Amino acid sequence: MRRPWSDVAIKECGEPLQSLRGTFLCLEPHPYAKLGAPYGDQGDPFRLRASVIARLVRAQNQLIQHPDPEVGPLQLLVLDAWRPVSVQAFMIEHAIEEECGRRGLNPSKPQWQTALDEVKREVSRFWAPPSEDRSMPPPHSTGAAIDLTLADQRGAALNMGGAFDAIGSESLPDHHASAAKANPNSPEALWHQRRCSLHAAMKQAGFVRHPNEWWHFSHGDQLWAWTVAESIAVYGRVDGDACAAASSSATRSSPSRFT
Ligand SMILES: C[C@@H](N)C(=O)N[C@H](C)C(=O)O
Ligand SMILES: [Zn+2]
Repeated sequence: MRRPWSDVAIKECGEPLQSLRGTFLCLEPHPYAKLGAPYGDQGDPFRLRASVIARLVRAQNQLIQHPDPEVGPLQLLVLDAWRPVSVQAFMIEHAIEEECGRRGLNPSKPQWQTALDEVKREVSRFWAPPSEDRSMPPPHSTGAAIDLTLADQRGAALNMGGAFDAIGSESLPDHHASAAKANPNSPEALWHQRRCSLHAAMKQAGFVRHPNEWWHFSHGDQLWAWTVAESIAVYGRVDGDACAAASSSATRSSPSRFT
């Protein structure tokens, strides 16, 4: 499905990818690498464009000033960042399989075709097409998009009222808004407040949120340009650097799954 932002022009600024490790808490093991997603020798997913990282630092600093009512001081927990197109394609197939399993469908049976089409449509609301066309790259392949959540000071992920990557209405950012309004002391109110805190911290740092996902933010890509009415995006698809990945692995003391 073509997105309204796919027509935004891209003028690549050439900024390099840099590591998030050491500055931000990153989910380990990486959720897609754990599934066997094909990163090959393209390098670590926990990387973003340099200026996008600088903005993320601003978001983290803002969060520190707004403790959670239940768990106190907060930090960002990065779930995924740069993602090659090969992994985008793999994860869409995985999401379709999982969703078929959840609905009790056997996708290989012809009588399930309509139900399978419905699953594919639903998955495509949450996963961008794995397009090889450089004029409409999947957002994470630009190094300008990030999936993240809130964690407490010990690094434990907070309950946000919906699992990361869930295919369903609980992923919509305002899913709990009406329940929160009806009962300000409910769990839904806390989950809604947490989603709002994450959004507020990211927004003041210059990020926009995906319309269907409470955890997905970006700066400088096509979705960002379309949302803030900029005429061009500054980040296009960037491929992992096999040479950089190989040379950095030579200086690491322990082996990495991404090299
Ligand atoms: C589903 C999620 N992890 C994600 O990254 N979605 C966005 C929209 C994408 O596929 O780029
Ligand atoms: Zn995302």
